Amino acid sequence: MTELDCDVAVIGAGTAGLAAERHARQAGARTVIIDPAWAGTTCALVGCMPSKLLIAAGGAAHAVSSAARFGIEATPMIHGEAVMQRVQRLRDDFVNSTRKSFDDIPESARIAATARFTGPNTLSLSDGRQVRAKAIVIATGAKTIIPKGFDGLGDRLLTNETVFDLKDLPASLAVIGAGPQGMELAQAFARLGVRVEVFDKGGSVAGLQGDDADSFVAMLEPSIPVHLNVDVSAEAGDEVTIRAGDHEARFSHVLVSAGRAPALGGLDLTAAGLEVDDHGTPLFDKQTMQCGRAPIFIAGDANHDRAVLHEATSEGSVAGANAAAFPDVRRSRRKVPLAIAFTHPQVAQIGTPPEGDDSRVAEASWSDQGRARVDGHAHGFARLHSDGEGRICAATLCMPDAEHLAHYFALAITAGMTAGDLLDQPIYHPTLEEGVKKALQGICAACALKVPWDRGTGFQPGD
Ligand SMILES: Cc1cc2nc3c(=O)[nH]c(=O)nc-3n(C[C@H](O)[C@H](O)[C@H](O)COP(=O)(O)OP(=O)(O)OC[C@H]3O[C@@H](n4cnc5c(N)ncnc54)[C@H](O)[C@@H]3O)c2cc1C
Ligand SMILES: NC(=O)c1ccc[n+]([C@@H]2O[C@H](COP(=O)([O-])OP(=O)(O)OC[C@H]3O[C@@H](n4cnc5c(N)ncnc54)[C@H](O)[C@@H]3O)[C@@H](O)[C@H]2O)c1
Repeated sequence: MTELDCDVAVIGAGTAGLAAERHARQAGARTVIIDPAWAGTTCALVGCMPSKLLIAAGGAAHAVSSAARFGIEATPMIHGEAVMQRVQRLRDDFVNSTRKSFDDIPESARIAATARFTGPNTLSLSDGRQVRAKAIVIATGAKTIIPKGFDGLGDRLLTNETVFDLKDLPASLAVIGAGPQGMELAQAFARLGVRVEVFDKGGSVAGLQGDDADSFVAMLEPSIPVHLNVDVSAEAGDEVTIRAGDHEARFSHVLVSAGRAPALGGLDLTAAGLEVDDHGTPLFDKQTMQCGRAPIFIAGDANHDRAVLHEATSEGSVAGANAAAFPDVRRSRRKVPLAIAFTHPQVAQIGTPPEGDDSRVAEASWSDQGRARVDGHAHGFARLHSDGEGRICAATLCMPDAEHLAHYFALAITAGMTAGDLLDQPIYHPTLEEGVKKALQGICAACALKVPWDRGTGFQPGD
């Protein structure tokens, strides 16, 4: 039985695992990184990038079909096969770039196998070898959840792992799950002329709840019916019949976007001696990525904390550096939480609202905002949360191009800026950013915080 001896073993060569291995190696550790597929990261292959490519195609079609409001009559001719070919061609380019990063890893450190714990410092590989490591990083990502009743739909069932490989657009699509994935893809396909309906057993849409969710749905094209709080069932036939309460409709395909669960099955966490939560995910320290006091670290979607790409990279870096330094682990300062759904309007959530009486809230709307009207998408809202001194703590944005303001607020929160500090910064005219001034002034008023004396307090026409 061959035994490999190393300082740090990383399980999973996705975004988090590659960052962990790189950071451990740069810290001088002898590393191995284990993955059965070496196919490319989830982001490039079946996640962020192909979904954004499809959204870009949907956006192009929508720009044509909605041009009449500018006095331009046009009907898009959508060639489904060409749309999917572009998605696949650029997706493959992105995958090839991630695969090039594999070449930076010494060949002897790259292992094609699955790994299973046999102890806190030992792994058994599917190729029969054993690994002994001073520390181990779990970076196995997450797996798409297929709810009961949807697993027997054969090739009519689509997930993020299959939908981007379609040769042509589906004739019609039921989307199960109204989270960011479901809403991004539902809108992209609808804009490309596919008949789409969305079904969710809960009431949240693209991460928004209650009235915010209702407002968001009202801003979507009426061609995307969203059925919330419904029990959904599917029956396969020539097509798939979807039943949700009294509603029944038939679709050529069903896209399941019902969440992703950490891919921890088969790792034998019991053998590693790890304490786990009710879902079987190891308990870990969010600043060190260490699981309890074990020589084991967990990063990326595998820990089910912040399942977005930039966090997989950061967590992987911390886990790798700390694994190399174990037992001298260092605490990292977590970034401000930031999540963006690339729907139209975009939805962004930044920071954490303060709890208790200290919290102040103010809102702004883009329904009558100058630049939003110019561009023909006058809708959207922002809600800002501050502490009692007007320091911005959190923001919810549901507006055109929210991704830009989302980064502005992430920076403001990190820097501890108040609404007054932000009003002291230049905001160009006419931009969508001007729309947020109302909420900043609202926070100033709610905190008795003075707007700087030498800055305007009114609004220009079109602000
Ligand atoms: C459709 C979709 C769209 C998304 N869009 C965005 C977006 O726009 N922006 C954003 O920030 N995030 C987005 N995300 C989330 C983002 O893709 C993930 O957060 C990120 O890719 C997670 O990286 P990871 O390294 O944790 O996992 P992965 O990249 O999945 O890597 C895990 C690796 O572990 C390997 N592995 C699993 N089990 C074992 C085992 N037992 N032994 C060895 N290896 C194993 C797998 O083969 C895989 O290579 C999206 C996700 C999806 C699904
Ligand atoms: N822009 C982005 O950053 C982006 C985009 C897509 C996906 N992602 C990531 O990918 C992962 C998966 O996204 P997601 O939207 O699938 O996950 P999610 O967990 O956010 O949403 C899943 C939705 O499916 C619903 N659901 C679950 N079971 C159901 C059932 N049986 N019937 C009907 N509805 C059901 C849930 O109520 C929930 O609203 C997440 O981690 C997310 O962060 C991120």
